[in-house]
Amino acid sequence: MKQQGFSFDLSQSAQAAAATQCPAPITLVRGFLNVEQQQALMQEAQHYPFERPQIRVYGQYHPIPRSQVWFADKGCDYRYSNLFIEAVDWPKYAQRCRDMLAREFGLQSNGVLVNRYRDGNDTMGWHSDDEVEIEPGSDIASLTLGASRDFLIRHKQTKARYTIALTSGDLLIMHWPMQQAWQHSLPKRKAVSDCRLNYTFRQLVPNFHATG
Ligand SMILES: O=C(O)CCC(=O)C(=O)O
Ligand SMILES: [Fe+2]
Repeated sequence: MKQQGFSFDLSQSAQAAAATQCPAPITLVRGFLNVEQQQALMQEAQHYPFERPQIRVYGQYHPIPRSQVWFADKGCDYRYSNLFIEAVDWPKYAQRCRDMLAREFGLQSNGVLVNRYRDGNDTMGWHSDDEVEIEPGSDIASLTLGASRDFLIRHKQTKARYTIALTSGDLLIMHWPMQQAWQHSLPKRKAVSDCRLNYTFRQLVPNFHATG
């Protein structure tokens, strides 16, 4: 059964992507989630087991400048920024978004990394989502809720740089092989006082980290 409000206009997506003038292989769908869907997810996220793990940078341990949780199918543990993240079972609305992405775009995912940025001081540095356990050929879908933030994309060689302001309900699909040639980041924005949530739906090779 098709859920109400869970559809969008593709021409709108094409326009939005054109508006960014970013040549990276992305699709931007403004307002992919309606207000009701955004609220349901936001409420659900109040009960997520967010963590702020320590990572080692130049020999020193620091807590990451945001908090995160990884929901995934069994066997889909993830190594991210040298952290080994064990899969937690999918909550209801995150699972619904996963189903929508599969239905609307044929975008398969078996895990979602949820990042929570308390305000404009929380960030994500330059990186590519090119971890070894990511299924070759797969796309990554990023859903934003809450505060608007600038999302930066830069080419690894040319350093050409583009900014996309992501607002609540927006969907950004990063198509294969974007991660090979491009990096992205979420810089500090001191003026932002509200919380932002971001969900990146990913397809991992199952049991990649299984031993024996
Ligand atoms: O918060 C964002 O928009 C980006 C998140 C991201 O790049 C990631 O989770 O790998
Ligand atoms: Fe990323």
